[in-house]
Formats: sequence, structure tokens, C-alpha cells
Amino acid sequence: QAGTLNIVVGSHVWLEDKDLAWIDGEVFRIEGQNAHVRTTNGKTVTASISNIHPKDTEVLSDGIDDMTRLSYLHEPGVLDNLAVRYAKNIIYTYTGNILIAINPFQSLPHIAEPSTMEKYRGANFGELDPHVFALADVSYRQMMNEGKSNSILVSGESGAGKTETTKLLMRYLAFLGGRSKTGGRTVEQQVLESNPVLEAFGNAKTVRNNNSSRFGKFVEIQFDQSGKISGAAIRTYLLERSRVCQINSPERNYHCFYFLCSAPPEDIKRYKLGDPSSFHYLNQSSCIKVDGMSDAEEYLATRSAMNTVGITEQEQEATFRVVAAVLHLGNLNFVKGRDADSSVLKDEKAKFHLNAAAELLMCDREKLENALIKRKINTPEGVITTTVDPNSATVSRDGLAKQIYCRLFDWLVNRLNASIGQDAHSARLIGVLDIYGFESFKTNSFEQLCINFTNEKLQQHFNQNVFKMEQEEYNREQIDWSYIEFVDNQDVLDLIERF
Ligand SMILES: Nc1ncnc2c1ncn2[C@@H]1O[C@H](COP(=O)(O)OP(=O)(O)OP(=O)(O)O)[C@@H](O)[C@H]1O
Repeated sequence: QAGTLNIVVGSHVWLEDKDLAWIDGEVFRIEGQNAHVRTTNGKTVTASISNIHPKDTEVLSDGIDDMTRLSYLHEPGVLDNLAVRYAKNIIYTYTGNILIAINPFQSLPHIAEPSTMEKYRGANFGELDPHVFALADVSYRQMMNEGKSNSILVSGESGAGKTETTKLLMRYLAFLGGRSKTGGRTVEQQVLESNPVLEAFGNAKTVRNNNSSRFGKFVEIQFDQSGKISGAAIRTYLLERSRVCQINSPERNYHCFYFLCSAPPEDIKRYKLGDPSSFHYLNQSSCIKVDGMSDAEEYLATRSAMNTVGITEQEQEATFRVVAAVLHLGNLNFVKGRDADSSVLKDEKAKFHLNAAAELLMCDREKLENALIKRKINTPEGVITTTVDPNSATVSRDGLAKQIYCRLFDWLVNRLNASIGQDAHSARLIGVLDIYGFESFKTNSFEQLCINFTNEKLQQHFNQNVFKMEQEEYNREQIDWSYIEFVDNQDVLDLIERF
């Protein structure tokens, strides 16, 4: 802890720095509670001793692979260790049995090659360099030895690399428990192959990540008694509904909308589409293209991935009809009708889009229109139908578009699960949870409340396991220890859960 250790003239220390977060230096004079420090970037700084931290001067060239073995466990020490390792392309570091992974933002082939997998198979945890495979290996072996299911939690902020890490975990689990065939392809192949489909419909470009997952995912890999994969299931949570109707520059809507607008001409014609910038749900943002991503190629890749996972031609056709219908719905503009609080379609263009949406959804055009411009109210005397003003009609339009899209997504997930095949009798499973981290925007909605609440629950799980249970065990075993302060968020959970 800052200030409690002996800081004397000649001590190497860390100081807070407004640009670099932390800067290191050497104390050359002490005056009362202040230390004068010469920093490594050539400045002389005076700081209160209580705000400076001792620095370990014997740092190994590859840093330390387990943070619990740092001489000084404080923020600058932890960050410096991660930075030293990252500079050498060492992206994994342990903190006890937790793995910290840093996004390399470049392909590091040695990380996932088959020989690396082979190396980690059966190795004792901590024996080899920190790796996501070591974590998967220990959860698999524990499951086999103790006969209990396990879960691996992948958390971090948007763009941290959760989804890529999850894919590595899955690949390794498939490597360990592989070779269970359904219809010629293995279960694990099917789980991995379902990723491009999920990403086309559930990922979008955001400020932080060009391929951001806008849903939470829990993948269950089921194993039989002998440890072979016997089935799998993908469970998804909290698809970001608002994105369907509302986006801001420089973000995009879900990838599939742009992919479809770049489809071959015969598909464009069939779905009555055009330039993506002609659709309200896409043109609210100035970003239509993503660097390095060809929407035309991705459309074909998505179709091919759907083929691979067994989604039939007819089902694909229906899927893309719904995607196109959502775009057409977004272009239904309303103006005031003749009666007070009533609305009508604005112009011929709006009528074209209504026709297109109705045709694609295979529903009656008039019924679709009425569903948006009229409202049914249940009264004791029976159902009364009233008209609504253009604002309310627009709200209904967006509500319908969001609902249709979310149902499509859920249907796709169910369809993928049906293809992959679950093992209803599976004795044990390993679950991998890839869920999005805390969010705080200028305007936060119910969606952010749900996401942040989920993260608070996960944090509490972490607190329980890492701090509370450990410290209780120390008490039970009468081990001499000093209590570690941590922020317990139980109050936050109680506030939401008890009301
Ligand atoms: N291990 C890795 N190797 C190479 N590149 C990576 C790795 N992890 C992440 N990246 C790069 O960073 C990008 C963002 O990673 P990823 O999509 O996994 O983040 P995320 O934490 O799941 O974000 P979100 O919460 O927004 O979905 C990837 O598209 C990829 O380009």
C-alpha cells in the first residue's frame, strides 16, 4: 500500500502521471511528508509520500507470469508487468487461477497452433506459460476427475477480446473431447461453424470494435462419461434491441442488413432492396462501410456458413425476407390524417415500402398498416379501435421491427441448436460465458441497466469466490492473514433485486 513502506532517498518509486497513468523515478530528497523524485523522463516532481508506490527494480525481462508473485502488488506494479509482457507479445498472465488476456490486435499464430494445444494437454496448471488452453485443460480435467460441470467466465470491456478468447477455448475443448459425429460433421465443428452465422446477425460495428457482439452468449459443451463431446447448446441473452432502429455515427446496425444490401442482383431484386443509405434504419449513421470488410463477400460467406450448419435454402430465404422486411418497415413514414389523432402513410414511397414489407412477411398489407396506425383497447364493453397520431404510429413501427428482428435472432439460435444437437443425458458439461461488459453512454436505457446489473452479479460471484470464500477458509484453518479490503457490491444488487 502507498506510503506505508519505507520510502527513503534512493528509493525507486511509481508516481501518478496525468498522461502516462504512472511514471517511475528515483527519490533524491525527502522533506517531511513529501518526496522529491527525478523521473525517468527527466522531470523533477514533488509528491506526497502517501501517493507514491515502491517500484521493484529487479524486473525480469519477460515480467512475472503470476501477479501474485509480484514484489509489490499495486496498480502500477500490475500494469507495468502486463506492459513488459505485452511488449514481447506475451498476452497471457495469471493472477492466481485467473487468467488475464490482453488483446494483441494482430495475429499471433503460435498462440493457437496444434503443437501448442498438444503441449498443454494434461500439463499441470502453472507448469507452462500462462495460456487460455491451460485454463480449459484444468476445467476439463477437473470435470473428468470430480465428475462435476464447470464454467469459464470471460469478461472484459468491449473490444477486449472476449469473443476471440471464447473461440480459442472452444477450439481447445473440441481438441480434448473431439470426434462425436452428427450427420458427417462433428459437434465441435458445428459449434465453431455456427459463429459466423451468429456474428452476421448479432454483431455490429461500434465505436470500439468493428465486430462487436451485441448479445451475451453461454455455450454449453456436453460430454459423455468417457469425456467425449456428446452435444452442445448455445444460449444467448439480451440482444441489443435498440440498435435495429437507432444508430449513431460512426456505428452500424447489425451486419446482416449491409450484407443483404450487397447481395447479388437477383437477391436485391427479390427483396426489393437498394443502396443501404436509402434505408432509415441504416442512414442515421454516416458509416455504411467497415474498413477491411466486404459486405458482398460476407453475404456469400454467411449463406455458405448457413449451408454448412444445415440451415436449408428455404429457411435462408425466409430469414433474409425478414431482414429485408425490417428495412422496409423502417421507411414507413406517417403524416397526420384527416381526423384528430390519426395518421396515414406519408407518400407513394411509404406505400411502396408497406407493400414490400407485407409481401416479404407474407401478411395482409392492410392489416399490417392498421396494426401501426390503429390501436385496440380492451374495455368492459368490448374492444374499441382508435387511431393514433404519426408519432405513436412511428413508435409502433419501430417496436414491430425490433420484435421481429429479435424473434428472428432467437429462431436462428434455436435452429443452430437443433442442427448441433444436444445431449439430453449428458453427465457433465463445460460452459463458456462470453458476456458484454459494463456500459455507460451519454443516454443509458433499460438495456444498459440489464447489462450492468448482470455484470454486478458476475462481480459478486468473483468477490464471493476470490475474497469472501478464501478469507473464510483462512479463518477456518486459523491461518495468520491480513484482511484484504475489497469493494463489496452486495448493496447494489440488493437495491435492484429487493424492489
Ligand atoms: N487473441 C487475439 N488474436 C488476434 N486478434 C484478436 C485477439 N483477440 C481480439 N482480437 C482482435 O480484436 C477484435 C475485438 O475482439 P473481440 O471481438 O473478441 O472483443 P470482445 O471483447 O468480444 O468485444 P465486444 O464486447 O464488443 O463483442 C477482434 O475482432 C480481433 O481483431
